[in-house]
Amino acid sequence: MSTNILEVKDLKTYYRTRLKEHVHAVDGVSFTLEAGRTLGIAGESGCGKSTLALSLMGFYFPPLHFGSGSIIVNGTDIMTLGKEQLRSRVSGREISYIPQAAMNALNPTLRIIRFIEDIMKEHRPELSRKQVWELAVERFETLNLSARVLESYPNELSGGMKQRTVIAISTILNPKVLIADEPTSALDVTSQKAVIKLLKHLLEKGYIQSLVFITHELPLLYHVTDDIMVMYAGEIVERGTAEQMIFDPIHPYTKKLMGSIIVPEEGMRGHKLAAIPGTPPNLKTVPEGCRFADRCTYAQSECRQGRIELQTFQDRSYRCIVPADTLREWYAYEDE
Ligand SMILES: Nc1ncnc2c1ncn2[C@@H]1O[C@H](COP(=O)(O)OP(=O)(O)OP(=O)(O)O)[C@@H](O)[C@H]1O
Repeated sequence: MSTNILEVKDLKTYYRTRLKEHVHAVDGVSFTLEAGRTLGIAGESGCGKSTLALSLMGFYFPPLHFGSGSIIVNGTDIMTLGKEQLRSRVSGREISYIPQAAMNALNPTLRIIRFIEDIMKEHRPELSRKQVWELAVERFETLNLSARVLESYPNELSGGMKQRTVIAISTILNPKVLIADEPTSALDVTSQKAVIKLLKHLLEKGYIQSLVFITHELPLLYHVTDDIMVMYAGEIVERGTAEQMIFDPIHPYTKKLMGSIIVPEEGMRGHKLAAIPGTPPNLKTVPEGCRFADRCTYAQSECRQGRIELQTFQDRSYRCIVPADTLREWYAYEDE
């Protein structure tokens, strides 16, 4: 039987600007993630992916605020916990996060082992220094890092080693969910794939139980994650298996994202390469109706009326008023 390790229900979070305006960065997001699964989240810059990650971690520090909804991690709604409980019981243990550019954020004055010791002092105080060292050596070796790295300072490590070090530190407590937010430069597809491979290795070893990988390159997720969710203007606009999303996108935005690949992947050459004209809407005042309508080649007047709900068709979910089969016909005609 499948178990949901993460369940997010109608989550709304926003930034409050100095002018007291609200930026609705995560606006009614719902999804589940089962143990053992990997989920990719894709979308252009500014669609709310990083804010979703921060929100799932319970990192509500101004200007980011929780609005409503629930985030259930391994059976516990983290929004019912106090700050202290969240820090001691959830952060790092249940759910862990590798932010963008994490490798540049390592304190340069500390040897790597100190980062591990600090985490263990807080979460596993029963372990002796020797036990912490042994555990760290074992974990680092799993990630092809020698024990020598533990004695090094961050600036003594190469980019790739720093990357693996950050992964090792973020997963040292065997979190149930690991969220990795574009840990390498988007243009460097090869190293992004290498990172995902390492993360999947940790999943196979049982050090983490599920993985959420955030990227703005949808096609990068080909053969990489089990499922893919596409975000646009604070909302999920489509979800399906990686195979479905890449080879049979339904939502016009997903379709366009597939056509906007920067570096063609093996097996996907021949796709048209083009940026999507226009920009995502300003999330201070979200447009009525479909948020993608202004950039959608197929938009009709009904698209701009009322909220467009996420609908489920067979095993797919997508947020568009046009039936999936009609969209597929249009795409087939266009691709000819
Ligand atoms: N500190 C902030 N204050 C106000 N608005 C913010 C803040 N941080 C992000 N935003 C806004 O929230 C929205 C979502 O941004 P977010 O960074 O989550 O998107 P993203 O999809 O992760 O983009 P990227 O891939 O560039 O990180 C955007 O409109 C952005 O301008």
